[in-house]
Amino acid sequence: MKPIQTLLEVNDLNAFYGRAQILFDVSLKVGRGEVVALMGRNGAGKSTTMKTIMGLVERRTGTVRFRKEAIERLAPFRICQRGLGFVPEDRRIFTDLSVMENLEVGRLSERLDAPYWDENKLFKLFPNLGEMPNRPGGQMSGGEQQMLTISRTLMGNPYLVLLDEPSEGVAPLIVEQMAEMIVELKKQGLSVLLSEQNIHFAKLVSDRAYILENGQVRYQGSMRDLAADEVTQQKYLSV
Ligand SMILES: Nc1ncnc2c1ncn2[C@@H]1O[C@H](COP(=O)(O)OP(=O)(O)OP(=O)(O)O)[C@@H](O)[C@H]1O
Repeated sequence: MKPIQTLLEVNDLNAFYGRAQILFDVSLKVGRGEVVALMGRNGAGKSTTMKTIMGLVERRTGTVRFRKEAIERLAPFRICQRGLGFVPEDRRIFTDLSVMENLEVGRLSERLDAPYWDENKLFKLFPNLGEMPNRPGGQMSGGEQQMLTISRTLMGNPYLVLLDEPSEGVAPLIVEQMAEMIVELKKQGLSVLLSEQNIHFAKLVSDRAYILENGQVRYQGSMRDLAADEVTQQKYLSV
């Protein structure tokens, strides 16, 4: 078997909000074509880890390498340009712009070895969006807005996407669609780091998992092992 090529490598990340240290020596890796779950209860530090990788948290130490390049000193928009996409928890779509216009905002040029996305391909992935290309973002349901945020990020043709709790606060039917969508993204060759508290969702889509507690990595292993390990789940996750 060919070894998996490392796409994202985070080493000893420490991050602070003001004087409060939130992350403590967080290290993780995502390989090409992998879906990796970043798990942990509310407040464990999942979103902070993603924001720190994206350069959105000001005070930080540690290293972040993406496609072998050190990116920890780059501005967030430069990190996006390198092909690292971020879908934040709070779904920042443009509410006055239509679905198509929102997608247009995210469009970047094609990359040689990353999956290519355009509106037609995205509407196959999210048929609901294809039915409402002219609808203003503000008039969509939470689940539809979530799909639009993900689609807009994919328009940048990333190698890897950081997905912050895609299943949170959306209807059960949409959660199922989200899982199918992630499996499809993986099939297309995209790599994903998924923040998730819910083991039932994470185990449907992920190859490996890290668990955070109080800003520290407490567990890492294959998703198959974690799914069978009820003691660890009880200890660190809300099950
Ligand atoms: N802007 C901020 N200023 C100060 N503290 C913050 C800020 N954002 C988050 N925190 C704190 O950092 C810690 C980690 O929060 P974070 O949002 O990363 O957790 P999480 O695992 O993503 O959980 P959630 O599912 O609630 O988003 C929490 O204690 C939280 O209160």
